[in-house]
Amino acid sequence: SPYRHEPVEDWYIVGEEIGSGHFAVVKKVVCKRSGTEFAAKFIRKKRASTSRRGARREDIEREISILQELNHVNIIKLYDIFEDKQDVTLILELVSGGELFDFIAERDVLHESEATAFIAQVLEGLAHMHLKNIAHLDLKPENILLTNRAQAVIKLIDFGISRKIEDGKNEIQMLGTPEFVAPEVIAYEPLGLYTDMWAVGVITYILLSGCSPFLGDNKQETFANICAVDFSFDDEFFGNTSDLAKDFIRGLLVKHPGRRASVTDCLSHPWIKPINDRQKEERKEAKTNLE
Ligand SMILES: Nc1cc2c(nn1)-c1ccccc1CC2
Repeated sequence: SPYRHEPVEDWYIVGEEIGSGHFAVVKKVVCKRSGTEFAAKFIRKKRASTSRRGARREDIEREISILQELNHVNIIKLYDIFEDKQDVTLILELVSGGELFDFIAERDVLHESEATAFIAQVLEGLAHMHLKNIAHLDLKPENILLTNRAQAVIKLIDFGISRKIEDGKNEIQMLGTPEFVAPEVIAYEPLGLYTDMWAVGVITYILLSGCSPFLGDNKQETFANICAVDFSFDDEFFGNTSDLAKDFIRGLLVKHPGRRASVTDCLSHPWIKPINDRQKEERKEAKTNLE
């Protein structure tokens, strides 16, 4: 295979674990030659075809080819690939600002102007992917990292179940995290770029309120809430949220994929791109009320 067969340890000093993914563990590493820090994602290979452990070769190669096709400031970069008997190791751009998820947890909720700044960056990264007909399919706060707390550039990570979308071909078995999956995933109907847009609606709802729109006491309840598109903007959490923000979310939490807002629709939505001072004022008001 075209991947480097020398040991990762010949070229990198392997440090602490900073995360994990599908059959993978991610560690901070330092390049011995340049001193530059990276993230090394050690993906365990499936040994026997019957084994349930480890990632299948075609899944590893899909994640790699997708990462190699993407080149955008809001998407994690892939620099190198190593392979040995048990792992394929991706040398990735290191981001050390933690997960957007933790950022919300610490802050409880974000002011709308901060939320739009984050969501706009998620949309820019998605726009780059969707232009190439690539869907992430596992968008959730844990897969949105911050470079650092200061300028807070976001990076989308974990393309482990990401797919090229060819028309009507993409039915994949239930994947992703229940809280964020779209109705078509639960119904085993074709997935598409629109499946990511549902997740953007759920993520925005959580960013603004700290609560999850469809989360039930168990998976079944969550799925029922999703299929019924049963959510509301409870005044207790959304009393200070602008109508523009609610309109943005309502355009995404739409059951029919064809009627759901696209990434282009979102980037030109007034909540993301206010077209006049009135709309800017509307967002600001929401911000001041929250203080
Ligand atoms: N499943 C995961 C999980 C992670 C990452 N990638 N995939 C990652 C990539 C670059 C920098 C930092 C991380 C942290 C966790």
